[in-house]
Formats: sequence, structure tokens, C-alpha cells
Amino acid sequence: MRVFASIDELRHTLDALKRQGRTVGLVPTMGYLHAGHIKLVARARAENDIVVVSIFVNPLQFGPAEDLSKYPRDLERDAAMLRQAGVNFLFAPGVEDMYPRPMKTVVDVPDLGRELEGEVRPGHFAGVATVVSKLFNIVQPQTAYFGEKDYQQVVIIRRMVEDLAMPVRVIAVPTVRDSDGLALSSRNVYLSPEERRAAVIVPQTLDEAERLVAEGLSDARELEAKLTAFLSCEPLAKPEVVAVRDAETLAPVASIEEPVVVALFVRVGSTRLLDNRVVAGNRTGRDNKIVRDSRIAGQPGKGVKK
Ligand SMILES: Nc1ncnc2c1ncn2[C@@H]1O[C@H](COP(=O)(O)OP(=O)(O)OP(=O)(O)O)[C@@H](O)[C@H]1O
Ligand SMILES: CC(C)(CO)[C@@H](O)C(=O)[O-]
Ligand code: BAL
Repeated sequence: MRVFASIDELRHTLDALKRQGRTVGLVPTMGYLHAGHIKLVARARAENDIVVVSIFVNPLQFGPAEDLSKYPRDLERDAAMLRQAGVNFLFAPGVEDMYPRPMKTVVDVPDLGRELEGEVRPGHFAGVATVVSKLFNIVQPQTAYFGEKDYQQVVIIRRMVEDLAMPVRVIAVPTVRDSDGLALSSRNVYLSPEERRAAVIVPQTLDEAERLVAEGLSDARELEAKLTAFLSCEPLAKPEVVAVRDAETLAPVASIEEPVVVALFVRVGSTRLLDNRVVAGNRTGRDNKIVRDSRIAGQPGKGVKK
């Protein structure tokens, strides 16, 4: 595995390989890797000749009071995991490599980016869309891999790719979980043992959503209220977003007829945990097919919603 910090060096190396007809898959990450990231890598390896993983803790997507400076980092351990996983190139730029001058350009999907997690983290998704655009420009992958755990992120990146006709296929990969159901996340290391035990309320709330919908509950507001009450049974959990939205567009829905996503953003202690599940009346299930199905940029399927 070769490690790059320089945009130009990575680009020149990839250009030569692309001229030979090799396909390139990109897995963007912020590092401190776990089995969820490795699943993205495995999918990328299965579908591409060359796999590039980026590790960059992107300052643009952190608010001033957020955890940018304490975000967990261990590049040596990450590199060993990626070597083991068969990655070809690790792109690990410093802030000075990625942003040699203060960024004056922003890529934003403002309506979608201000909703849900974006309401709690103003500016976050503009930071994500900007860095992902830049990574796409640097690597120019045919395919890029993202985790379904960050459901809203996938919806926003898909929309950005489609609106700007970026020639990248976006693949969403199912969430990898711990044995008790908690979604793996780099920030889980912030949890104290007591908070870690309490955090299981998050996937349990998604099970509860599935159960309630399977029983026939179809009013979206009522489901949100019941899930908020369910979360409140755990004193360490503070729900910040409990939302039932159209699974494809994230638009608010009144009743659960077409597939909806139950999106949770829950604070446990000072750690924010993110999780979701797609449910749909009698088609309820863990298979978040809506977000996983990919469309090629510029070729939206028939009947795609606005
Ligand atoms: N448990 C998981 N299963 C599958 N993919 C995941 C999982 N956790 C993260 N990913 C995906 O890995 C990519 C990189 O995510 P990132 O480096 O932010 O990790 P993270 O664990 O989500 O970190 P954080 O705790 O900061 O949210 C994203 O596309 C993300 O959705
Ligand atoms: C996509 C991403 C790497 C952009 O910084 C980040 O938002 C993440 O890790 O999900
Ligand atoms: N996994 C999303 C990156 C972030 O929370 O900033």
C-alpha cells in the first residue's frame, strides 16, 4: 500500500493507472477505522481494480463548539488495517495539503443539508459536500462507497452527484453493528462504560419502530412521539432528532405508506450517536434498499422524486 499526502502525487499515480484502463474505487473516511470502514473497503475491492481510501478529519464540517481537536486519530493503526484489507493507496493529507489557502468555494445542498442532523449541526453538510467534491476531483473514481449509518449524508451526496452530473457511482453499504446492535462508530470511544451500556437504547428504538409499524401504526407524528418517549426511558439518552421521513427524499411524510426512514440522532452523555432504519408498512425490514440502490449520475431512474 502506498501512502500519499500530496494531491499532485496521488493524481499523477492514478492518471497512469487509469490510462491502462484500471478502475478506481474511493472510500472517504475520517480515520480511526473499525469494521464498518473495512466493510466499505471490502466492497470497493470486490468491484474495482484499485482502491483508494482517504483519511482526512475535515475541519469544514465541524462547528466551532464541536470535537475537531479531540476527534480520535491513529494513522499508524489505520494504515496497518488498510494494508491488511488489501488497499492500494491511502490518501492522508494534512489540512495544509487539502486546503493550502482558505477555501472560498462551497458546495452545498442547502435544503437537505439544513434538515435533521443539519439542524443540530449548522454548516455540517456544506462541509461534507465540499470535501467530498474535492476528493472526487482529486481521485476521479468511477465508484465511491459510503455507509448507510450516515443516511442523510448518502442522500445529500447522491443529490449533489446527480445535480452536478459528477461521473461517480455512489454505493451505500449496510451498517456494521456491535453484538448488542449499536452501530460501530469512531466516536463510540468517547462513551464511558455506563454510557456504552445505555447506548443500546438507540438500536432498540429502531426495533421498536419496526415493531410499531408492523403492528399497524401509520401516523408518522405518532410514531415519532412514541419513539421519543421510548428513548426517554433511558436517562442518559437525550434525543436530538427523532424523525420519520420519506426514505428516498427525506421529505416529511404524514403517514407511513411508502418506505420511510426512521432517523435518530441521540446524545448519550456528550457523544452524539446516529442510526436509522427503513420501514414501510408491510414491507418493514432491516434492508435499507432505498438508500443502497445507486443511480449513475445524470441518469436518474424513471419517477425519481424531487
Ligand atoms: N458502522 C458502520 N458501518 C458501515 N459504514 C460505516 C459505519 N460507520 C461509519 N461508516 C461509514 O464510513 C465512512 C467514514 O465514516 P467516518 O470516518 O466518519 O466514521 P464514523 O465511525 O461514522 O465516525 P463518527 O463516529 O465520527 O461518525 C462513512 O461513509 C460512514 O457512513
Ligand atoms: C464523507 C466524509 C469522509 C467527509 O469528510 C465524512 O463525512 C465521513 O467520514 O462520513
Ligand atoms: N460520520 C460523519 C462525519 C462527522 O460526524 O463529521
